[in-house]
Amino acid sequence: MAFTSAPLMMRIMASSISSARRAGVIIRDIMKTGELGIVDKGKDDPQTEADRTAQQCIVASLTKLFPSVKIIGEEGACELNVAKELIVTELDTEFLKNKCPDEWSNVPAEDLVIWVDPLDGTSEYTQGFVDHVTVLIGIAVKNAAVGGVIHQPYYKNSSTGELGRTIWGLRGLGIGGFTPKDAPSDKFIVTTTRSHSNATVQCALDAMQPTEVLRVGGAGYKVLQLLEGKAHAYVFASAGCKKWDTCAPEAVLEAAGGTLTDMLGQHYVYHKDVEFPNRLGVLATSRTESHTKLVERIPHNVREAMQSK
Ligand SMILES: Nc1ncnc2c1ncn2[C@@H]1O[C@H](COP(=O)(O)O)[C@@H](O)[C@H]1OP(=O)(O)O
Ligand SMILES: [Mg+2]
Ligand SMILES: [Mg+2]
Ligand SMILES: [Mg+2]
Repeated sequence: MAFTSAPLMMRIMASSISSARRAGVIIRDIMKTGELGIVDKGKDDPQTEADRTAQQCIVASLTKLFPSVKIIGEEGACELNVAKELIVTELDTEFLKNKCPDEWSNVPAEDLVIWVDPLDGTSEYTQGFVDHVTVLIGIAVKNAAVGGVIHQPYYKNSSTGELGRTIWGLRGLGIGGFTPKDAPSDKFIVTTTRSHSNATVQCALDAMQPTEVLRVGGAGYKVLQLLEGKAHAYVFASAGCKKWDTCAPEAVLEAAGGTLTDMLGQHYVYHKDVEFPNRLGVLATSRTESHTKLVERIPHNVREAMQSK
C-alpha cells in the first residue's frame, strides 16, 4: 500500500476516519431495521444494537491494524473475532496526503490511547433526533487529547444529497472535512444538554447570561455547533460525560483554536489509567471567546456542588 510508511499517529488518524465512516453506515442501517435492541445501562443511559455493533467495528478494526495501542471504548470489552464485513482495513488516503507535524512523527505505541464513543447521543438516537448523533474517536498522547475524528452519520450534503460527514482535527495540523465559522458577535449563544439537566446545570447556564440557549444531545454535536458558528460556548455543569465523550471533541475543537476543559478551566487528562467520568463537567468555547472570562463567571455554589461529588 502506498502510504504504509506514514507515522503511526497519521495511520491511526486515517484508520479512525475510515472506521468512523463505516460505523456511521452501521448506525443508519440498524435504525432502518427499526429493531434498536435498547438496554438500560443506568439512569438516562441507554445502549442500542447500533452502539454495540459500531463499537465492534471500530475497536476490531483499530486493533487489527494497531495491536499494541491501548483502545478504550464506551461499551466495554468487545469481541474482536468479528465478521469480516465489520473490519475496516483501508486508511483514508486523502488524510494521508497531509504532512505529520514534527511533534507526532515518532510517538511510540505505548504513549497512545484511543478513546472510542461508537455512538454519542444515544438518547437522541432512540428518540429520532438523529442529527444529534456522532461517532467519536479520540487519540491521546500521554495525558493530552491530540487527535480526533467526529463523524456525523445523518448530516445531509445539500448539493449531492449524500449522507454523512467526517471532521478531523490534529494538534499542529489543524482541522479537515469542514470550514469553521464564527458565531454572530452581537449574541452570546450557549449550547447544553437536552436529556441530562438538573438544578446545578441550570444555575451554571444562568450565570453565563446567554442571549439564547440551545438544548441538544451529545458532546460531539455540541462541539460541532461551536465549530459551525451556531453557539459560542458549551456549558454542562454535571458529571455525566466520560473521557470517550470529550477526547475527540476536545482535540478537534482545540485544533480549530477553541478550548475544552472542565468547569474550573482545567484540561482533562486521557492516559490509559485515568478514571472514566468527567466529574467536573464540560466547558467549551469557540475560538472567538475568552475561555478564562467564562470560567470566572461560574458561581461558587456550582464549583462547590461539582467538587463535592
Ligand atoms: N448521566 C449520564 N449517563 C450516561 N451518559 C451520559 C450522561 N450524561 C451525559 N452522558 C454522555 O454524554 C453525552 C453528552 O451529554 P448530553 O447530551 O446530556 O449533553 C451523552 O450523549 C452521553 O453519551 P452517549 O450518548 O455516548 O452515552
Ligand atoms: Mg452511552
Ligand atoms: Mg457519548
Ligand atoms: Mg456513546
